[in-house]
Amino acid sequence: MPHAPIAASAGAAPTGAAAPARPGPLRLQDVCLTLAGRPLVRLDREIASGEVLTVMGASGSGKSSLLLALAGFVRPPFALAGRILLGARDLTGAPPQERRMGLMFQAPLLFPHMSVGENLLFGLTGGGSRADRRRQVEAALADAGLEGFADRSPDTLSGGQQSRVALLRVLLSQPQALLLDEPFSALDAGTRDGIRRLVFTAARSAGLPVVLVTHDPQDAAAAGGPVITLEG
Ligand SMILES: Nc1ncnc2c1ncn2[C@@H]1O[C@H](COP(=O)(O)OP(=O)(O)OP(=O)(O)O)[C@@H](O)[C@H]1O
Repeated sequence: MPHAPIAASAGAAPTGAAAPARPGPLRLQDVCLTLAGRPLVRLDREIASGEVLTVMGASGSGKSSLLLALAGFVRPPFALAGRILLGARDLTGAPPQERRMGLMFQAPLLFPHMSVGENLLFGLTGGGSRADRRRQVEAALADAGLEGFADRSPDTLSGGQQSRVALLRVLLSQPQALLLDEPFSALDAGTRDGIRRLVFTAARSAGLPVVLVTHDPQDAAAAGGPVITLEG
């Protein structure tokens, strides 16, 4: 099987599967997230394919709640009004599993009882034989500088290595958009630069619209896209 570089993994089809359509823009039309009936976040904008919208703002201003709402997790006392469109699909009211949005958090959240390879196989969508899927996982690991890590337990990896595995798992699930909640903040400065590059290059290459929540102005600068600040 051809080697699918990490930067293209999100758009790469697994062996035997039809190539997925490239994602369209993420359009947030008159979105209003309320908390106990009071407006918390208002947003009306379009995030183009490959563009990163950086969301900043004080603690408690609603950044994480906004991401969760976009991913389809809205529970009382929160409510969401407005429309969410991703490419040609209207996701308003769709359950999380139908949205095809890849989520990354500060903690990599790998399954501790599975090997690195099994974590990635879990994320891998599409068909193919077990051997093909295994080869795809190994190719993705090699692209991320983690050749030979498939049989390792996640708790034997450094924080940066775990983040790279978490990113691979998200990309192998062929998301149509990325929602990133402070994904770099637990990393040391050197590792952070590398993972940032990996994430933004992968998103650009696959044409994914990205919403990035961060407190770090350097993340916003590296993302290179528009920045909004929530008032809370
Ligand atoms: N389950 C909940 N029930 C009630 N209020 C909540 C709940 N979860 C969060 N909140 C409140 O919603 C508001 C927004 O919280 P959120 O976590 O989205 O802020 P944030 O901007 O991401 O903060 P931080 O930068 O500290 O992570 C806060 O006032 C918080 O206390």
